[in-house]
Amino acid sequence: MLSLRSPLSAVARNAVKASRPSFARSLATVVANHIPTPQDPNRPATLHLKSGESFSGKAFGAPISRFGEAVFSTSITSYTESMTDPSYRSQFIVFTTPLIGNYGVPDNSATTEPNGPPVLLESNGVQCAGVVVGDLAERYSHYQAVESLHEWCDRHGVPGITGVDTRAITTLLRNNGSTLSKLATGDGHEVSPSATEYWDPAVENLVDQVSTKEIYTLNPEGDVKIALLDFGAKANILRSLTRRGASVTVFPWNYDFNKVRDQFDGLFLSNGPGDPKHCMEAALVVRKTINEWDKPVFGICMGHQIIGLAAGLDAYRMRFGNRGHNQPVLALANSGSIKAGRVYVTSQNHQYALELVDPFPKGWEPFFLNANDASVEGIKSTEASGKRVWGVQFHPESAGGPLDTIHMFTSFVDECRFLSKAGGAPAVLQMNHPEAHL
Ligand SMILES: NC(=O)CC[C@H](N)C(=O)O
Repeated sequence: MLSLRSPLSAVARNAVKASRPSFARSLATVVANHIPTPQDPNRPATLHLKSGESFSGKAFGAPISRFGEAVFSTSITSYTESMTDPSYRSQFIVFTTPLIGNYGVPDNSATTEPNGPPVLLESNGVQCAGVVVGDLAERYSHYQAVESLHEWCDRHGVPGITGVDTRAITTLLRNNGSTLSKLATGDGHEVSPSATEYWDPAVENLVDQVSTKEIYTLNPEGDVKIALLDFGAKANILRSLTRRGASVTVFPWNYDFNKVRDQFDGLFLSNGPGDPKHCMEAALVVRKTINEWDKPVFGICMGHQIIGLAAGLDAYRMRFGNRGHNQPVLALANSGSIKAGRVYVTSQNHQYALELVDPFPKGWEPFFLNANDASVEGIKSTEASGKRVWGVQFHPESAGGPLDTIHMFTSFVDECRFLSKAGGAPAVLQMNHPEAHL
């Protein structure tokens, strides 16, 4: 640990003497950020899997025990965004990247977007049940960091375990599938729970826990009015709409949108946690909307699954799902900026997928397939249907991850805008605004 007598602090003191306060301030920040996180290195923890294996390591974050579902993510970066994504609710994220925490955690209220959601990350809290990392970085460094991963987890009541073999855990999760687990700290942490003690989050309607209870509008002056059904929306979905000039009114997941649809130019269905079949009520609302309304509808992840259920497709639980920022998807149809035959690299976080059936329901076609496992990555309404509905299983808005498909937001907002002004079908889809690439 750096002490006040360390050479770096001596430099900082000299800088103050030399009347260079701003230099001294930034140097002091660098010094502060390199002080190891105060944490008891001997606090043990154990991750128990319902399949029978236990992994012991060191605890960090909140000194509590929790049940949840262990899932693995291959993302190399953006642990802060993943952990605040409401779709990770009730899950233990096992990061396959060994070193996690090295750039700390920023101040979540330090957003610079006046018209966007009031958070820098993906929601206002840590949503996952806990984190499992190979090697927790006790020192961190980033110009926006204000605390360590350990401190952040502790503050939000989220336990973590480090010093475990995340390769071995991931191999088990790949072979056996996402597995019910207990992350245990404190007395008796090493005692495996009995099979009946494990809590299964799949039985709960997690969407109801994370969806907004109040209706609110972001960027009310926006020239195009988009309604969003909130299944647990990531903030970057809201940002990606408001940055393109849209006003976004956010409704609870089970709101009867058909009562108010005439006030809007488009409908967006967000991501969200858990089994989409808990949200059949929303699928029925969306089915009515699609049957009776010709304005654009766009859904991401859970939103895409809801569109699929509304279209008459079934959804199933995958073995280990897809979570990471390196998932390749093959486009099967042209639409807006998307070209059939191209592979796009995408950000994903899902456990469920729509069934691939042949033929697809009338009026619908597959839009994307996963190039690794051939699961359905997108569906769309056919040209002949006269509808404008798109659903994608991946996250075009990323945060984190690649921005290969971010233009889908531009296409959607432009389509809503075009229809709102012209009052009819567009001759050519408006897309590729050069300024709208983020
Ligand atoms: N990110 C999401 O919206 C995930 C959707 C759904 N909860 C799933 O796991 O498949």
